[in-house]
Amino acid sequence: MRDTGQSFTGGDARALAPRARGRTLPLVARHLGYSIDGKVLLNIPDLAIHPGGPTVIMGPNGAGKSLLLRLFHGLIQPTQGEVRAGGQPLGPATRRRQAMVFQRPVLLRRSVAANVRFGLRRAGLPRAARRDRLDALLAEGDLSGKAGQLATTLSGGEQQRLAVMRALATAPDILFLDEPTSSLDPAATQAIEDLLRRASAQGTKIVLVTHDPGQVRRLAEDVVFLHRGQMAEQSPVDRFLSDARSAAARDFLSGDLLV
Ligand SMILES: Nc1ncnc2c1ncn2[C@@H]1O[C@H](COP(=O)(O)OP(=O)(O)OP(=O)(O)O)[C@@H](O)[C@H]1O
Repeated sequence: MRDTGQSFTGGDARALAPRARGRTLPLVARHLGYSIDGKVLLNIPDLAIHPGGPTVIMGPNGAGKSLLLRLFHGLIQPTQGEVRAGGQPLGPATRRRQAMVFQRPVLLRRSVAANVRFGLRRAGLPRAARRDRLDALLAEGDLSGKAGQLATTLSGGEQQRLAVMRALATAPDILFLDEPTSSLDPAATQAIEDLLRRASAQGTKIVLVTHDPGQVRRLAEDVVFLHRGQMAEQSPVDRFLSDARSAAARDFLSGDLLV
């Protein structure tokens, strides 16, 4: 599935208080299924995403990675089972604590600063605090010098940095990213990975879809491997890379064509 939008849901100012962070974890899928016209596209009996370092979701094309992210973020509803966030059913309150960045960012046709300001407003930050936070986010995204530039005239790498900063403006518990660097060069990829590492260190749970084993090595704490709509395994990254349990993951990592 190819996505072109960006979703990010803000909370109120109280929801940004540090003690409130992380309440929507773990994210748990129980008997989670998604079917269309009787065809089962995703079937995940049991999966938990815990607080901690980045979780990477891998698997061949069509494995169900985007569907899983969309179900986790409540963009589509399961046809079977449920997602629970911090023990609660996924709903408006828990979704407000999540943000999502897609492969190709769609930004407001307004300035770079206006895009981040939009995120800050959605987060419910008081006006006085917004200015400082805006400056900090622009600096962190290395976009201070482009604050007044029309966002849609940024390079692809700059647009994706802006999309990430706009999502992080809401201080989400969880940031989902669906192949955020697949059309970026190594330098732009590194810039995004640096932002994600920092966000992770500051307490945002990163859940990222990638096809790139190098990105798994650089970023992941644990890996969920999907194949044909099923979860083949969930493993700590070291074990996944050196001794994957599933034949599907081993074939994928060894470069064999998985069909
Ligand atoms: N709305 C839909 N109608 C019919 N089939 C769908 C729909 N959405 C997804 N699918 C199918 O579900 C399967 C999983 O799709 P999904 O986009 O989650 O795969 P993916 O693992 O993200 O793949 P890729 O790496 O190519 O992006 C695919 O076979 C896709 O064609």
